[in-house]
Amino acid sequence: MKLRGLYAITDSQLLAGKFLAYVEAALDGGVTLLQYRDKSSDEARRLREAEKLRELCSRYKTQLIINDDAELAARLGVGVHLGQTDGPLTPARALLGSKAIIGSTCHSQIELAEQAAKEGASYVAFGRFFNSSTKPGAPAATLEMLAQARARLQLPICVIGGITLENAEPLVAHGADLLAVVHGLFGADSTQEVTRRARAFNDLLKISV
Ligand SMILES: Cc1ncc(COP(=O)(O)OP(=O)(O)O)c(N)n1
Ligand SMILES: Cc1nc(C(=O)O)sc1CCOP(=O)(O)O
Ligand SMILES: [Mg+2]
Repeated sequence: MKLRGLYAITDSQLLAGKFLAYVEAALDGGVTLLQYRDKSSDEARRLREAEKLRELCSRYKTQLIINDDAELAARLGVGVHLGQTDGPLTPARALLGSKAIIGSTCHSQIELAEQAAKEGASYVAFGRFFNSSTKPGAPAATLEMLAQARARLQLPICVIGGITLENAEPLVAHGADLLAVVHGLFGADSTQEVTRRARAFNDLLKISV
């Protein structure tokens, strides 16, 4: 399966009190990958929430990805996203198996992406492309770099950082396959608006759900 579409990422603060309702609303609008991103060290809560997401994702035929934690991903039998300081890809691939989806943060460096491809990544992520209130300190990436990456890489390319319905189109035009979004999807006033945004992101990628 070619990885292409909306990549919804959860945020524990933004989704406090409406976590499952908003995630389900996004899944209803169409989500290719859902990342569980929780930077806390509350392992029991992380396991509980990730299990609930796995159940929801299985109902909507969406792939669940765990941020940072290959051990938790292995325990649940789902994919993982690893940043440059989250541990090496090769042992994660050995742990999760050949079919698991494994993503790698490459900031704005195509060389990191080529290395990740050699080590078995399923997709590479570049960003941040716009100002992000979720991760303000992330290093910046450009459309020029994205176009070069598209020309050099065979792997699906994910883009992240401050993406909204208003600014996403040039990213798709420059070769992005996966639009990874927190605030531009979940920073909505209602579940109906989350679903509408998810559908609109899919429309940008010309994906019918
Ligand atoms: C799809 C996607 N791309 C990039 C990141 C960032 O990963 P990382 O640099 O490890 O930062 P944290 O998210 O762990 O704070 C991501 N999570 N997902
Ligand atoms: C988790 C993350 N990683 C980034 C990177 O550039 O590596 S930007 C980011 C935050 C994405 O959230 P939002 O869509 O709200 O900006
Ligand atoms: Mg990380």
